[in-house]
Amino acid sequence: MTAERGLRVEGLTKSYGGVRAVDDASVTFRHGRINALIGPNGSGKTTFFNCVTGMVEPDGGTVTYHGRDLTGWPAHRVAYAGIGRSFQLCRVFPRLTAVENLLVAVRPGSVLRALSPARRKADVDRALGLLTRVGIEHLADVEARDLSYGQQKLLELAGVLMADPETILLDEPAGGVNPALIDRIGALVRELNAEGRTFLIVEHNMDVVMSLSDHVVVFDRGRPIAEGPPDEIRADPLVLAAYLGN
Ligand SMILES: Nc1ncnc2c1ncn2[C@@H]1O[C@H](COP(=O)(O)OP(=O)(O)OP(=O)(O)O)[C@@H](O)[C@H]1O
Repeated sequence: MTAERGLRVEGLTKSYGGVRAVDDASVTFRHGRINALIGPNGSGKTTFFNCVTGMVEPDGGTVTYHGRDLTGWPAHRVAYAGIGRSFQLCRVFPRLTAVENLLVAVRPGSVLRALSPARRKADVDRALGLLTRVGIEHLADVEARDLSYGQQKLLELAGVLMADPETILLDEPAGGVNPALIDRIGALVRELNAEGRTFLIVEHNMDVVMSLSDHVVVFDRGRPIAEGPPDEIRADPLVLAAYLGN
């Protein structure tokens, strides 16, 4: 792996009023691996994700992907560059069926076209294939609002996969999900990673982080304070101090 491969963030900064949500953060993620981003509440993880994926414009710093500068790009361009993401509070269209949600996901901003009778069979086949992959194909015609929260998270993940991203950012994939579905999501992440997709996962469930990730980056007060393999991170005094609020 060269320094140019994958996602690299240099000196990223984003303030809200007097709060430096992300403060001069520089991180290089392990391309091809499962990376975790952890840290206490309010340490800037979601803001960092939002800056990387074009949901929020950073005040300073750069975001590069395979050496290409994506800083300040709108979200759809970041997605076209091969970076997909899910949200902390799962985002699906509640009144669309599971399969319709995926058809919309493949054509952002084009709900009518995605739902028209002329929609391409290939998209439908792909959507059904992905629902099968995440294990909810039997719910294809059920409206998203009638799915459990964990099933909605699986649907959201299938939606991310519709765009075939090379790198996937997941914001709290295990949050609010029952243990059986956490296991399924973990297994899916491993499978997708084995197929060559890079993951960057924000997660508070330490069992999930420690069992799933190859590389852990720890945020505190808007910037990384430690990074390394899970076993090292677990024993790092700086990390323990951050979590204990020292
Ligand atoms: N839109 C916003 N407006 C004002 N302040 C914000 C906004 N978004 C985030 N912040 C503030 O920025 C800081 C970092 O928040 P952020 O949500 O990025 O942290 P986090 O590590 O993702 O937290 P959590 O683990 O609780 O999700 C917090 O102090 C938060 O209150």
